[in-house]
Amino acid sequence: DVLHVVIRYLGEEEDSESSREFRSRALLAKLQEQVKARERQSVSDRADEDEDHQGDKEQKKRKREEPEMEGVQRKTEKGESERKTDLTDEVASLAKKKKKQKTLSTENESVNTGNAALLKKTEESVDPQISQESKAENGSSQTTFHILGGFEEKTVQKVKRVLPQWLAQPDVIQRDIKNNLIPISEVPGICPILLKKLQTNGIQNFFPVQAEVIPAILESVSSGLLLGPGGYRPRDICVSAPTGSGKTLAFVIPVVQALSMRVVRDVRALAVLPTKELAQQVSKVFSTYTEGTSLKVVMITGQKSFGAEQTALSEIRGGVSHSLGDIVVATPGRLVDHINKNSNFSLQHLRFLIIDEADRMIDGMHQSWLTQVTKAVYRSPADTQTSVFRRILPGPITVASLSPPQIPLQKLLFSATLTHNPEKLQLLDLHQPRLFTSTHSRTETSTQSQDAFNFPQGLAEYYVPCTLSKKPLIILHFLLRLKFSPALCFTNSREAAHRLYLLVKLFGGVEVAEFSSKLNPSERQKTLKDFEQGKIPLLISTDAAARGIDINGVKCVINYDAPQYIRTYIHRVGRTARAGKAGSAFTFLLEVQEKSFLQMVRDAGSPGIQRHFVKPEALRSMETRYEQTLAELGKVVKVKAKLRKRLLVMPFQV
Ligand SMILES: Nc1ncnc2c1ncn2[C@@H]1O[C@H](COP(=O)(O)OP(=O)(O)OP(=O)(O)O)[C@@H](O)[C@H]1O
Repeated sequence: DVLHVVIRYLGEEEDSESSREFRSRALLAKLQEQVKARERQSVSDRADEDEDHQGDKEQKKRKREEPEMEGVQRKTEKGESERKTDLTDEVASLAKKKKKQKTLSTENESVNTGNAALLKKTEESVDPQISQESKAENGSSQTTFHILGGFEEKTVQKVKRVLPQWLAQPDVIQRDIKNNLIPISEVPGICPILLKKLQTNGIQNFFPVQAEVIPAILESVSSGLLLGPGGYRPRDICVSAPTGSGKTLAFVIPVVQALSMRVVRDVRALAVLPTKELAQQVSKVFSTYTEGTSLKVVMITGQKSFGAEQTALSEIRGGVSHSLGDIVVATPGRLVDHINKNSNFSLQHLRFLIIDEADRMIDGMHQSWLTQVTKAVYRSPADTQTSVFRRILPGPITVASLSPPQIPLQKLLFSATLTHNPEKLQLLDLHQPRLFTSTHSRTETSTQSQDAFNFPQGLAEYYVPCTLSKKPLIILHFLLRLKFSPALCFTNSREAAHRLYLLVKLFGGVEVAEFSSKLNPSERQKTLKDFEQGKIPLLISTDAAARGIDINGVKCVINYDAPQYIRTYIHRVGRTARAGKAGSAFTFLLEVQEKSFLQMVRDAGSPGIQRHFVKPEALRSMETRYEQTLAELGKVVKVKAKLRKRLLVMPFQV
């Protein structure tokens, strides 16, 4: 194929062959003449440059010869700008050349003409500001400079936020679950064993997020685990879908399906979650769908001792360490411990890195867990020589970089509140990411910097105007009179949760439990189980239960303390109205909080938050009992404080 086409100019007329040849020769001769002339000129220029260094005397002389340059020269001496200096020098040297050329032979006429034209052009392109100043300094209106326009004031357009294409044009997921169910058999690529398991677990249809994301992940393993589509590294996948929309199955099903092809057991999937409870929840779903296969799931969250986790992760056979897990579900802290302290824990064969609650995991990036994982993934094995597959940190795609077979690492990110902030996402070092979202692309044109999210379709949001002293009474009114249960009530601190728990318990009439980091993991697990089974109608919790926790049948979420951040609000209220069901969320607001809170919720894309006013009369009948309870609570708190003080003092007395 032709790489270059050379078009030669042969003159105006092209008549005969001989005349064409004659003209070519003449042209060649002319060009040779011009080359010689240029050589002569450059020699004389160099000589002239040497002369230039001889002193001020010559410079003054030149200044006299070129009066029009004076203003320009002086301006540059003041150090105006580099551009001006360059142009001034260029003009000066051209003017000098012009002078020299007069002495050259007439053969160089064409060259001279060219340079003169260039000089004129350069003079014209000199900053008109300079020309005006030089005019002022000369005190004359006569000038050879041509003043160009283009300095009029223009209205400056406001710079709009421009998102990268993958963020601006995502694959859209339907928000309405109920009307967009897809029968599981209609989603291609899922093996019959998994289909059967889904049915056994009561899943006949996929939710929209699952119907979109499962085929996309399966497509990336269509050429096997060792190669991405077409031999390239597969694209990373980001999913932003409402709370309770079924994101867990959207990664569990394709990962289990993809790994079922593996021959040797190694850690090929790693799911990282922010809390023990969430890790446990995800680990349970993985275990359900790997049951009956040779795939093994191992959880490393610190719930067991480090040694016990080590034993669960690998064993030594024939002097060689063998992995006992295909899928590892971890919290970042324990994961980093194993990477650094457990020499038998290897991530060199990792194919999927699942980051659930991804926005929270980005915020927690200061732990540098991702950097540690990346290092462990691309750590060169001890037997580099014998290993068929080498793994090097991916860089630009070149023939050399593609020649050795590479196990690709694919990142799968999930969250209900995935940030659209490219700077934050940059921290994850994503490869040609593909975004699935049900969020409208309002952020593309919006002037506000806050991200907008989608809320579950079946969620009804309310705010309850109240005073500080009436808050506990309203909770009791909701539970005892309005029968809003099971209800999950959030406070902003452990202390507030504990105080409210004691108050409701002392008041009586409603079973209540608290959930916070004060409880140990097994107590927390039992509390959640009791709440889910309906044994406890009211659970008072800190934000420990705000994210990801899937408790079946929560009818109502109560924000006893209004959340400070929109993400916290979305995750808290998302504990109800899950899996396409209906639910309500009530937020107690003091008068001073109303304006800013409602604005924050509206800006986040809430379809509407309504006012739910509790009339003072409705609370009146409970007030006497409430006063007594408060007095009792005061005594209990005092006794507790004394006990705590004594416990603190005791060690020193001993
Ligand atoms: N296809 C389905 N059919 C019926 N139920 C489903 C289906 N997919 C998921 N579920 C159920 O929906 C509930 C919510 O799913 P899941 O916990 O995966 O939501 P999520 O999107 O991860 O929510 P969050 O953002 O709060 O973590 C779970 O109880 C799950 O069992």
